[in-house]
Amino acid sequence: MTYQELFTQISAKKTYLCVGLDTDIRKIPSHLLQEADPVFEFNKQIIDATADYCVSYKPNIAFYEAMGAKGWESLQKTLEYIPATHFTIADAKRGDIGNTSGLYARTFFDPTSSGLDFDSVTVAPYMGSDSVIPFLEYENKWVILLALTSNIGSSDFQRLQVEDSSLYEQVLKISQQWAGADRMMYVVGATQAPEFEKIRTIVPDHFLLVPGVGAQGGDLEEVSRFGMNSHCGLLVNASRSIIYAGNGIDFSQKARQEAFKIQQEMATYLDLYCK
Ligand SMILES: O=C(O)c1cc(=O)[nH]c(=O)n1[C@@H]1O[C@H](COP(=O)(O)O)[C@@H](O)[C@H]1O
Repeated sequence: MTYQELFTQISAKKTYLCVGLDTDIRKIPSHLLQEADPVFEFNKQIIDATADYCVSYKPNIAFYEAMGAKGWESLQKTLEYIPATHFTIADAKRGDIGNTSGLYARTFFDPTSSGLDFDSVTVAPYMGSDSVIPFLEYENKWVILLALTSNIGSSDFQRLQVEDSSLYEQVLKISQQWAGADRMMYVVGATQAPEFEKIRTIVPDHFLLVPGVGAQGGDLEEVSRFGMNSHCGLLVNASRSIIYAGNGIDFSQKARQEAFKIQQEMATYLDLYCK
């Protein structure tokens, strides 16, 4: 999916919500456990219930890897079920020496090899340019580079001062030599709202993947006010607060209500701040 196609979806549906498919077999409603593939059945019903109100889905790969071969099968079926109109993110936080990154890229971007055909993958910048560039060798695929994450430990390294700015700012500046806003996004946690204005001076055009609203307490209004650009430029992720909004037979209805609530809020912010 291209930058423009993503913005077109956002404008048409008035939402920049990304639903996180962080599906933990130990947390899904018990009536699904009798299904042949409970994780896929759960995801399928969540996707059916929320697709109208979001533009993206982000399965976090840990939740599937934890189940071994069965988990990969559920992941592949889930990815195939997501409508082509929705931007897909493999939240894998990969990155290694170039040769090995090439294999990670093949995993998520080459369906003839792995069966998976994601639009994008999250990548850690710590190992530098040759660990990231192999992901960019796949046409029309995106790298979503970790910049300033939502967790408490983000200040351990990401905020360390390097010359005249913090390490995460250096990541934003240097990585722009590897790809532009048409192929690269950055992760900035919703819990980091005071930093968004500064971040926008460094990367005015890029999309930011913003996790941390809902269960982690980030503020959607603040993120939108300081983070939005003229092409929206935001994909805001919520996982647990949507997919586990209910835990009974009606869990997907509850997820739909939660996604709808966020979409309504987002429609207001698009009118106010997408300028
Ligand atoms: O890359 C991510 O998506 C990510 C980066 C970050 O800084 N913080 C963060 O929470 N995430 C992911 O975003 C999702 C957040 O889930 P919830 O807190 O349940 O909404 C999880 O899959 C996290 O692994």
